Amino acid sequence: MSRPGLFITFEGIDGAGKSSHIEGLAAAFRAQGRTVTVSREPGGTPLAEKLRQMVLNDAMDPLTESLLIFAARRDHLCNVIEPALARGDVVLCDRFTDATFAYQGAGRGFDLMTLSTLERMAQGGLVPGAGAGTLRNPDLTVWFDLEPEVAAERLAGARVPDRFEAQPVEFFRRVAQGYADRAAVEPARFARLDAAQDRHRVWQQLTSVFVRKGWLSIMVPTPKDLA
Ligand SMILES: Nc1ncnc2c1ncn2[C@@H]1O[C@H](COP(=O)(O)OP(=O)(O)OP(=O)(O)O)[C@@H](O)[C@H]1O
Ligand SMILES: Cc1cn([C@H]2C[C@H](O)[C@@H](COP(=O)(O)O)O2)c(=O)[nH]c1=O
Repeated sequence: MSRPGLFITFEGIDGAGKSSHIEGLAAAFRAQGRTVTVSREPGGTPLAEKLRQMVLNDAMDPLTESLLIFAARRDHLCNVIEPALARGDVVLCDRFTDATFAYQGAGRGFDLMTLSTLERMAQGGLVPGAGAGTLRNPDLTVWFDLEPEVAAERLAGARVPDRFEAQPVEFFRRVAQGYADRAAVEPARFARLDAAQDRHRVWQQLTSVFVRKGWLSIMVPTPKDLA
């Protein structure tokens, strides 16, 4: 009997530490016999990665940005996420729709009702056996919560900033609040981590979430590249 797929997303402002932990968690699931698909948004397919480059680098208005992000998401869902879940994979995705509400909604001030309409269009009609009104949403969202000032220090000089990373700290304060708003509406779907802790303690927080859920059977030692 194959196990049902698990759709897990990582969220948080730029520099919160998501990318530092996603492969370690994938290894922990694989060590327990699960097949894992790791992906990211915007991106995850050849088409979505092309759209990612436009979103991250080309000037555009918030509606254009939102439409491209949801177009990328639809392609990613149809060609990567849904097939992986149907196989019973654990899907670990670095960002998903919560980022859209946080960045385009809270950060840019774009209309949340329009984002909800786009969310229904992009994520509807995909869940096997469920009606068109059922949206594909994560089973769990791990929110790496970090003060924007700390994130900015971590990213200072790290790389040439893209359109989002170049935003002022005040933008990321709005984005962080956007995540908090999403978590407040769906507390059962969110697991908040204190991302200001050192890497080892963030890893312990992360794995304990999955052990408490019974999705990982044991606490997992800190990966060597994190220690
Ligand atoms: N707990 C931590 N303490 C201190 N520095 C950290 C911690 N976690 C990650 N970092 C460092 O912060 C920077 C950003 O980390 P990472 O790329 O994992 O963040 P991210 O959330 O994926 O960012 P982005 O969304 O911009 O890709 C990296 O230089 C990383 O080494
Ligand atoms: C999914 C999604 C992402 N973004 C922004 C957030 C980040 O600044 C970039 C992605 O870069 P990362 O280094 O891979 O985190 O895109 C967004 O504004 N809206 C979204 O829906």
